[in-house]
Amino acid sequence: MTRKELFKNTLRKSVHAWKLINELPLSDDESLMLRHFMDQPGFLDLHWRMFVPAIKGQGTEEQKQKWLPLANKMQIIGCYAQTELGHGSNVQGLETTATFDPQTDQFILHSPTQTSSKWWPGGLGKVSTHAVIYARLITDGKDHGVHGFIVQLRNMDDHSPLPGITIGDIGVKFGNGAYNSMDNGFLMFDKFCIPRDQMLMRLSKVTREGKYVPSDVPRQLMYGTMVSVRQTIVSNASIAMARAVCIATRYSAVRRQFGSQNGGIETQVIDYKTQQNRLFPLLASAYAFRFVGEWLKWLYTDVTQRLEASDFATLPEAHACTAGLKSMTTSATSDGIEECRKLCGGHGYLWCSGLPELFAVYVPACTYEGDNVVLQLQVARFLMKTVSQLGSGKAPAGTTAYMGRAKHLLQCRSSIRKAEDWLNPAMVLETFEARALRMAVSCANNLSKFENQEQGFSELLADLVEAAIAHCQLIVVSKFIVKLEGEIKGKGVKNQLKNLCYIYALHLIHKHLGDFLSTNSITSEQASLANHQLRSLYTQVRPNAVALVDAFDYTDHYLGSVLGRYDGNVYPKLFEEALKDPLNDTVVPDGYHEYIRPLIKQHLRSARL
Ligand SMILES: CCCCCCCC/C=C\CCCCCCCCC/C=C/C(=O)SCCNC(=O)CCNC(=O)[C@H](O)C(C)(C)COP(=O)(O)OP(=O)(O)OC[C@H]1O[C@@H](n2cnc3c(N)ncnc32)[C@H](O)[C@@H]1OP(=O)(O)O
Ligand SMILES: Cc1cc2nc3c(=O)[nH]c(=O)nc-3n(C[C@H](O)[C@H](O)[C@H](O)COP(=O)(O)OP(=O)(O)OC[C@H]3O[C@@H](n4cnc5c(N)ncnc54)[C@H](O)[C@@H]3O)c2cc1C
Repeated sequence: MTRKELFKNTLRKSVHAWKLINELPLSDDESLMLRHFMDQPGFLDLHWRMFVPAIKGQGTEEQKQKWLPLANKMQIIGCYAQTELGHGSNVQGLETTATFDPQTDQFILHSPTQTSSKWWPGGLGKVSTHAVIYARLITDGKDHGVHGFIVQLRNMDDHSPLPGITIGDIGVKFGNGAYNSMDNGFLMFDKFCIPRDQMLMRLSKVTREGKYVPSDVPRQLMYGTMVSVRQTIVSNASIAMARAVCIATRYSAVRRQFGSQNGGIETQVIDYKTQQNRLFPLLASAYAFRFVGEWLKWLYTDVTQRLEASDFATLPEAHACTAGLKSMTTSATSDGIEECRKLCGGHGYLWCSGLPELFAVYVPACTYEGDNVVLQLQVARFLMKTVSQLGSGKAPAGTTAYMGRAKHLLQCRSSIRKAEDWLNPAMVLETFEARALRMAVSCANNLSKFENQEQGFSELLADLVEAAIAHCQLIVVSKFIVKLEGEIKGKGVKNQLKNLCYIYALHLIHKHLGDFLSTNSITSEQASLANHQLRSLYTQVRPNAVALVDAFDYTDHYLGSVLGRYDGNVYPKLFEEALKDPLNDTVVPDGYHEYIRPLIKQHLRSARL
């Protein structure tokens, strides 16, 4: 499809989905499922995942009563317009202004520079009638920082932009299809007025007289919508990883290369240890991310209930966990999808393998809802704060509880003696805890050598990100182990999940061996025992690998991959797909008479001479 066709088709699908949700009707969970099967980014994502939650989280009761019924019936369509041309990560650096005018009781929204243009918001370019806009609030000449406002963008009769608003699509993005179904947009305000009651005032307020009343709760609650989406992105990472792994695993069982001495049957590529060493950790990651996603959902629900009761104690941890796990899982999944493409050899590069589009549509997850490095630095700040408070009497809790055992973890030596010890959950956990704590403490020690903490933080950014990743990996491993300790129906299933859990943990040890050795969390002998155990786990997973991806229960239609077909009938179907290509509509291609024939004839003529 052309961009225009793709966009229109996505509108068609979205509206059909909305109709089904209402007519059947579907529950929230079922609607989410429908979104997955629709399988295309579109304006509904931003309306339901960001616009509505922003009003719910930051609006007053009156604002919710006014706007939510309209939004819930989709009589208005909204998006989340925060990022600008000049600033995305640095939210405090946004330039759009919202100046209160006490004469008219309105805010005047203005884009003072080109870099202040809103740039990127999904659904903004062509669809949304409304947006939650983030702008600097100015009253009486004083800048109070960034706040949210509900703004109507387009005329409700003919969809034209309201006077004072310039709006459009930012253009084609990475890949063919992929995220191009979405109208990511730009927007400029030219002294555009909105009534005062359209500032989202649950946190801070502006009175009729123009007095600014600051929030009596943490101002970071304004970032709540991002926290909520980051949490869902972790579960989505598992879905995308599982999809790529399903394709690569099934195809690896079909594909044969080498291994036959005398014309006999060749080796299935899945039997090569190199293939297993690249594939099975990704299979394990798909499961690991699902379990940590379930746990994160619980954590998010818990913090939401606490916030409603004005208990803000766990907000920093919820922020660190959502930010860090969003970052870690999306980076691993993007890399994993690309690895799956390579695991499928040349055919993985074909569009009909399903992998190129999956990669193209997935990879911006490393950037949206917070650049992955910027988010790990938030985790690092949280860790540095936690380390600095050790010994102050305030015991670290939740995912940093292990830091409370700093004395032991800083000096303990791993008691792994034989390969099977690497299947001991306590020993594995302690290894990850020691590595994470030692990396964090080493950063904190290095930071303390700087007179200026911020300057030290800047200097140590790369080390801090590594310490943050180590902490996030510990969370994923520990939640996988907790899952195994819970009730799992069927001994066989439990055994398979156990194998995957230890593959996940041991492959991380192998991948980040430098960290584990340099922090003395393990010795090189213990590292080689881990490798030995890993190989043995691969052998145990091998007979069940296809069943473990069949368990994701993805239909062929959803997978959209010739290589990942359930029936394994890959080669005839590759031919079928090739023959569908428009280039094969004619035997002699368009352009033959114009370019190829004259070229060949010229050679023939010169040959005769
Ligand atoms: C064919 C295949 C198809 C596949 C289909 C897959 C199917 C998928 C199905 C469904 C998918 C649905 C997907 C969901 C929709 C996704 C749509 C994505 C659309 C994208 C939207 C966006 O990108 S919106 C814009 C997002 N922008 C950002 O994330 C900006 C990042 N920056 C920030 O968050 C902040 O600026 C930053 C945190 C970096 C710094 O903030 P700042 O105020 O400057 O703070 P700082 O001084 O550093 O810290 C102050 C203090 O506050 C703490 N803090 C910061 N943030 C938070 C927070 N959120 N909550 C709580 N506390 C916070 C911070 O830690 C500091 O604490 P202290 O150190 O002072 O204690
Ligand atoms: C597909 C897609 C959809 C989007 N949808 C929306 C939307 O609906 N609404 C919306 O408001 N926004 C949206 N965005 C914007 C998105 O949120 C931002 O692009 C994102 O937050 C990253 O910000 P940035 O582009 O400013 O990156 P930058 O911050 O400019 O990042 C550039 C580089 O600088 C590095 N960097 C930046 N700051 C630091 C630092 N402090 N320390 C170390 N390194 C740093 C980053 O790691 C990165 O490598 C979308 C983006 C994409 C790609």
